[in-house]
Parts: sequence; structure tokens; C-alpha cells
Amino acid sequence: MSAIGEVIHSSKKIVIKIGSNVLSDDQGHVNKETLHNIVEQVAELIGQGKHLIIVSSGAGICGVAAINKWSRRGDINYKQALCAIGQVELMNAYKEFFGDYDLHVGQMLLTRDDFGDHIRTLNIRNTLFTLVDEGVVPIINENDSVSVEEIKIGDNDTLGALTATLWNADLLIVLSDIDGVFDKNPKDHKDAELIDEVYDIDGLLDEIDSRGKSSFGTGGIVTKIQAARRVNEYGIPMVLVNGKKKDVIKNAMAGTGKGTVFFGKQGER
Ligand SMILES: Nc1ncnc2c1ncn2[C@@H]1O[C@H](COP(=O)(O)OP(=O)(O)O)[C@@H](O)[C@H]1O
Ligand SMILES: N[C@@H](CCC(=O)OP(=O)(O)O)C(=O)O
Repeated sequence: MSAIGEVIHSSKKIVIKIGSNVLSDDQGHVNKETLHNIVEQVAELIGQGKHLIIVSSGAGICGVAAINKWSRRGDINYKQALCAIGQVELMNAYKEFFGDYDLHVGQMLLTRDDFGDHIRTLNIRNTLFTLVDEGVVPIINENDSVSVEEIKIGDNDTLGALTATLWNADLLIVLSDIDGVFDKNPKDHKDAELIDEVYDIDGLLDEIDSRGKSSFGTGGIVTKIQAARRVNEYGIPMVLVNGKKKDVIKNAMAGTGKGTVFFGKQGER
């Protein structure tokens, strides 16, 4: 079996982070086919007895499509208003699609402060454990409408990693719009080569060109690598695969398909 397949099979508690570009089309409408396929795969994992938490981006871009204006407004109050609108669109889609599998969803909107406060982290943990124990799928996003610069987490790769460590997950899966980490941006370079296993993150950062990100993305590949570093420090591996590809998790488990798995030094074999 492939390393990615093995790591997903052997993990019981999994956090899946889904990027804006995976969820929305070029105009910002929820990409229903892709999202439904991801939900189907999550439902299947739950059916196999795994515990799942979703960290979902996409509020901002779904807000643009929903209200059909303000897309070019740079002012923070408009950005926050768009997230308030788009978060509803996003959750409507999740509620509808998980409903097809008789699964309920619960929304949690968090800020950086929540992760720095002992009582709040305890409450987050309690809520997460209760939802998951009761078979409900928690869907987390940053609380963008209240997150001014000073208290912002800033990107959901980091939020995914913070969630994975807080919940003591066995694995973080990041779904983006690329097949994994390459030696250079595959969107700009046809000859970019995929790196399928990473044990040394400092070495990786020295080795690759990490410039550029997708149109709606926030952090690019750098925040994904930082997220890997964060979870690897706790002994949690991270898998990066292309969430736009149909059945990507299923195929990874079957040993087909591409991706990068970050084991970190602790996972060195
Ligand atoms: N070396 C690299 N390997 C893979 N992707 C890269 C690399 N350098 C830059 N990128 C860019 O990072 C993007 C993914 O990050 P981002 O746009 O933030 O996505 P998401 O919305 O999934 O968080 C890719 O679309 C790609 O253009
Ligand atoms: N919280 C923001 C997403 C921030 C973010 O990190 O986006 P992405 O890089 O697409 O994962 C939103 O919902 O629009």
C-alpha cells in the first residue's frame, strides 16, 4: 500500500481542511459537484468508524457570489460582511449534502484568542468531542467577521493544524487545488516535480520554490507547509491532496492517486 493510503487507513481521528478554491468555481458559487463528492467520502469514512472534523474555507468567496457585489472592495468591513453572508451559503450546502447521508452538521466559528485561552480551549474540546461522539460532523471556520488583524489566525491551514492538535487527531488531511507539494509552483511550471514524502521541513523549504497561490487562496503552499510542521511536532502526519479530483481520499486509500504526506522527523522511518 502507498504511504498515504497506509496513513489514512491507520488513522481513526481525522481533521479535513478544505480550501476556498476546492469549494467554489471561478465566480465564487459553491462547486456543488465537488463538495457533494467530498461529503460522500467523509460519510463513507464515518461509516468505517472513523471520527471526522471539517475545517472549511470559502465564506469570503461564497459571499461574493451570493450578493454579486463588493468583490473588489478592499475595506475590511466589506470583507467581513462578505464572510458573514458567504458562511450561510456554505453551511446551507453542507447541511443539504450531509443530509443526504442522514448526518447532521454543527458550525463552530473560532478566532486565535480561542486557542490561547485555557477555558475556551476546554470548551472547544468539549463541544467537538460531544458533536463527534453523537455522530454530528463539526464544521469549523475562522470567525472572520470579528477577526480584525490583531486577533486573526489568518489562514485555515493554521486553523486546521490548531484544531488537529487541540483534538489530538491522528491525521490532518488538507484538500487544495494541487496534487501536493512540488519543487516549484505546478501552475507556472509544467515540469514541476511532486514530492511524495516529507520528513525534513526545513530541508524542503530550502529545496522548493513556494511563490504564488491560487486566485481565492489565502496562504499558498507556505501556510500548508507550516501547518505540517505544527502537527508533525505533535507526532501527527499531514496529507496534502487535490480536493478538486473526484474520489481523491478514496483513491488515496486504495493506493492510487497522487499526494504528499508529511511525517516530520518524528515519523522518520
Ligand atoms: N511548490 C509549490 N507546490 C505546490 N503548490 C504551490 C507551490 N508554490 C506555490 N503553490 C501554489 O499554492 C496554491 C495552493 O495554496 P492556496 O491558493 O492558498 O490554496 P487553498 O485555497 O487550497 O488554501 C496552489 O494553487 C499553487 O499555485
Ligand atoms: N476564513 C476564510 C478562508 C481563509 C483561508 O485560509 O482560505 P484558503 O487559503 O482558501 O484555505 C473564508 O472562509 O473565506
